[in-house]
Amino acid sequence: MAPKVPANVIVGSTTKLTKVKNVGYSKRAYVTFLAGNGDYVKGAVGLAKGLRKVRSAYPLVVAMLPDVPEEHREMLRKQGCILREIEPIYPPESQIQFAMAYYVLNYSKLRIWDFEEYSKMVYLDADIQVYENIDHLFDAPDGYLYAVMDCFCEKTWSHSPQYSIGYCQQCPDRAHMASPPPLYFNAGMFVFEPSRLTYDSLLHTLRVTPPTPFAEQDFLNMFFEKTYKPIPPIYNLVLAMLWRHPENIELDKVKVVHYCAAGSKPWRYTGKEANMDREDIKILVSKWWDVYNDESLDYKPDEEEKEEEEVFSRPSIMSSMPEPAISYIPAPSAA
Ligand SMILES: O=c1ccn([C@@H]2O[C@H](COP(=O)(O)OP(=O)(O)O[C@H]3O[C@H](CO)[C@H](O)[C@H](O)[C@H]3O)[C@@H](O)[C@H]2O)c(=O)[nH]1
Ligand SMILES: O[C@H]1[C@H](O)[C@@H](O)[C@H](O)[C@@H](O)[C@H]1O
Repeated sequence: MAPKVPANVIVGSTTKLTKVKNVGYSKRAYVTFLAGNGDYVKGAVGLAKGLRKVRSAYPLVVAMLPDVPEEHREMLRKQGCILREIEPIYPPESQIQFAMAYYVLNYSKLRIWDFEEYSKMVYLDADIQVYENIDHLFDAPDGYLYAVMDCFCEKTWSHSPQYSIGYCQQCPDRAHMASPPPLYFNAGMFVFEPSRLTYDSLLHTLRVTPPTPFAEQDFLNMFFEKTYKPIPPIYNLVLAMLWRHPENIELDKVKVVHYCAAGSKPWRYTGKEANMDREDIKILVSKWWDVYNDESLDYKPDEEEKEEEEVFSRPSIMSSMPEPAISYIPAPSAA
């Protein structure tokens, strides 16, 4: 049997008409992370446009390291993003070699817990695109960290005991594991509440925690083990799910795609890497480019302000609308 995602986690929620965007007192926002002068800025720009396309009511904050060049910052400002420079965070220096070098910079992501001007945020990696509105995730009950369960089947997991025996939490019956690891989420997308208290505790705990291969992803899984609530994979399609666990995925219901598989970043895609020559991947890559290249999705401050006024003048109509519900993928049987 495939694992069941509790259906009572975030059902039937209302998106509140909170005044947002450009007015400085939104309590909710999406947040992404950007480091360096490479091409991830394209991902962040694409994400800002994608959120606009699905008419998200909340702005996109970019938590960026000081090494993001001014030219890239300007591109993001032009897309209506709110820029927040953050200082890097490193795990204890003497032990850095235990994390995969490529992932070490992701520890800096922990700074977003310090964004206390927001009451709730949805974190999205820059290599994620949102194809359907997910604003209802902000209405999930407080006190938990919501995220999608990862898959352990790709080579990147070869360091782990579960990989060596072929165990994956996506199909726990496939291989027996005497004491399976706790549920483990992919840290490319999660819903959380910024809090100075949590932030201090994260930083303090990090100082006494030896780094492990998936860097901050492993660390966050350990830290939030008791408060983690899984949400369906439609909120973060880790691409490997398409060839590892197709029975757990209904592609037409997917709202958020995470281009994390090797060779799948749309802006670097060549189709040559393993599994990249698939039709579904090609479609998802071209879908990303459609959003990125769509000039009608570029930020236009005047229009957005007009739209906000309209929204705020219609609360009574909106409040009579039925509440949007999250549709859950019934956990399919692997049999
Ligand atoms: O040069 C870089 C590299 C990474 N990033 C940011 O860091 C994120 C994570 O990097 P990748 O997308 O390359 O990595 P994966 O998707 O393979 O990483 C997965 O594992 C990581 C472990 O550290 C993180 O948890 C990450 O969120 C999770 O999706 C990017 O999306 C982007 O937001 C940059 O800005 N610049
Ligand atoms: O959590 C990991 C991580 O996101 C890797 O970068 C990705 O390649 C794996 O598929 C995933 O399981």
